Amino acid sequence: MAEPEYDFDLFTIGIGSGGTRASRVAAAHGARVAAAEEHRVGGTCVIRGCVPKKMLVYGAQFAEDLEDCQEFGWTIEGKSFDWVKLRDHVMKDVDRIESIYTDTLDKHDVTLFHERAEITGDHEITLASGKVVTAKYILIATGAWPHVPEFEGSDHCITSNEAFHLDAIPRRVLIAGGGYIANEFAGIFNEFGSKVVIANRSDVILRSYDFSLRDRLMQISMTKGIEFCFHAEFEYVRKNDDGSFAVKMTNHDEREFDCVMVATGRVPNTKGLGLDNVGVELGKKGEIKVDTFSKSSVDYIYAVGDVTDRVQLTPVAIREGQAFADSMFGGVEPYCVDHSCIPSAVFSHPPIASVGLNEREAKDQYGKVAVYQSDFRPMKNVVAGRNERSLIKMICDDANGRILGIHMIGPDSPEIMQAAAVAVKAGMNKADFDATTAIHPTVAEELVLLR
Ligand SMILES: Cc1cc2nc3c(=O)[nH]c(=O)nc-3n(C[C@H](O)[C@H](O)[C@H](O)COP(=O)(O)OP(=O)(O)OC[C@H]3O[C@@H](n4cnc5c(N)ncnc54)[C@H](O)[C@@H]3O)c2cc1C
Ligand SMILES: NC(=O)c1ccc[n+]([C@@H]2O[C@H](COP(=O)([O-])OP(=O)(O)OC[C@H]3O[C@@H](n4cnc5c(N)ncnc54)[C@H](O)[C@@H]3O)[C@@H](O)[C@H]2O)c1
Repeated sequence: MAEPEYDFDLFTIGIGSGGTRASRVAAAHGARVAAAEEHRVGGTCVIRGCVPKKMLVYGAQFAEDLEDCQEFGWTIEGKSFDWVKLRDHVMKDVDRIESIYTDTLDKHDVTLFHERAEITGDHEITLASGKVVTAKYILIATGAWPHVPEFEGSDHCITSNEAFHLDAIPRRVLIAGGGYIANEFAGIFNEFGSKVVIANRSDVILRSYDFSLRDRLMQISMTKGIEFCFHAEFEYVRKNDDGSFAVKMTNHDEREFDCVMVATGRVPNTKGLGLDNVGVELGKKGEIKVDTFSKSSVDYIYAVGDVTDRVQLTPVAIREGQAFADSMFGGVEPYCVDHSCIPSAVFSHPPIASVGLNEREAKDQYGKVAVYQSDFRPMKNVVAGRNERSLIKMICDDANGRILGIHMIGPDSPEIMQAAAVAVKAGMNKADFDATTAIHPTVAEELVLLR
């Protein structure tokens, strides 16, 4: 029987990190590719995530640097901070990156529909304009969306989506959640002069990170003036006549804030996609269930990135998109992404970075482990009179010295960890680090001097 004719070989829904990579690579392999994006090309990472967030983190760091520089002999007179200038500058750069993404897709002859798409039948996609197209394969790369718990006045709250567009830096901010976004934005607002309160429903922040790093971040954050409220869940947020908000959380007295931000996780974006029209199976959080090759329960429908709720990080979405495109259209033996030992960072002030197992996980899995630690004040902090200590922790299998995890908090830790992650992923031992000569004087040299 002749194969049915489709308009495209691949239709990608969602042009964020995963969708862009998959579409571009599939087209480069010779596939006829179309894609739909309902908002802006680049998705969360480029438009309202990693990229603008990191730019704000850089902007915020100047608050400390301008203070510290005085101990290095500098006098800065009349310093002031202009939020609107930074915000608009960041957004201009976001526009620039969006246009680079669009050009790349264009150059690869990906047909891009700037509108919402929905699956309306077997191999059939209907666009918001009513146009219907067919495709041999469909890739869902629709990402995730902020989860806002239900409570009185939840509509008064912002999420990270809106945080990039504020008219002014709020004087008092409450951030609900104790994860990546809460801690990163707490640092940003605090450096810009806001009074920041983090409210979390448990008493643990950044649950997946090593406890020593979590404790250190909390201690440093509190020294900087960030307040933590634990066992706190929203009862209500009420708007006052002067535009501020009265916020009541469980176990805490009512307090006033000028901005309430919710950062309580992100849920997979699967609503209204028409997945039930074709029988795509979803998990408990609404995520698309996929096998190791990112194939859904429907043979011709695949999914990559946050929508599958495996690991919500940009480089992971990109790798999944690449593996999908190579495997389906690249004429290679199909391969899947290795989700083990993924390095990660929290761009707090100071940042945290980590690869491999934390001490708890290592003990649970390996029983006896050796822990090497360096707790030190970086030279720059000493000269600046900044009483802020860094921490590096290496966890090894006691039986053979293989490194199971490295964890670090302190200036530049994400930059340092990227290189260290290669060694951990490659299964190296502490002895390999010890055999490497230090680069002195650096913070990173602590990694090869651990005792
Ligand atoms: C504030 C913030 C900071 C972050 N910082 C980092 C970081 O520092 N490092 C890191 O690795 N990760 C970070 N992340 C996570 C990272 O952004 C995501 O993991 C990544 O963007 C996921 O990519 P994706 O392709 O799965 O989805 P997305 O990039 O979210 O793309 C999905 C796209 O699909 C579109 N879409 C959805 N439904 C439809 C539809 N029906 N039709 C058409 N289009 C549709 C959306 O508009 C969106 O553009 C951050 C996230 C946030 C929110
Ligand atoms: N640097 C980075 O790589 C980076 C930065 C930002 C976001 N991200 C990705 O985006 C994802 C989403 O970030 P996030 O910070 O929203 O989620 P998260 O999963 O990191 O943290 C969510 C936090 O909210 C708390 N929480 C959940 N429900 C709650 C409720 N009803 N009331 C109060 N607290 C509640 C949880 O206990 C947890 O501490 C992250 O998991 C991460 O994968 C990565």
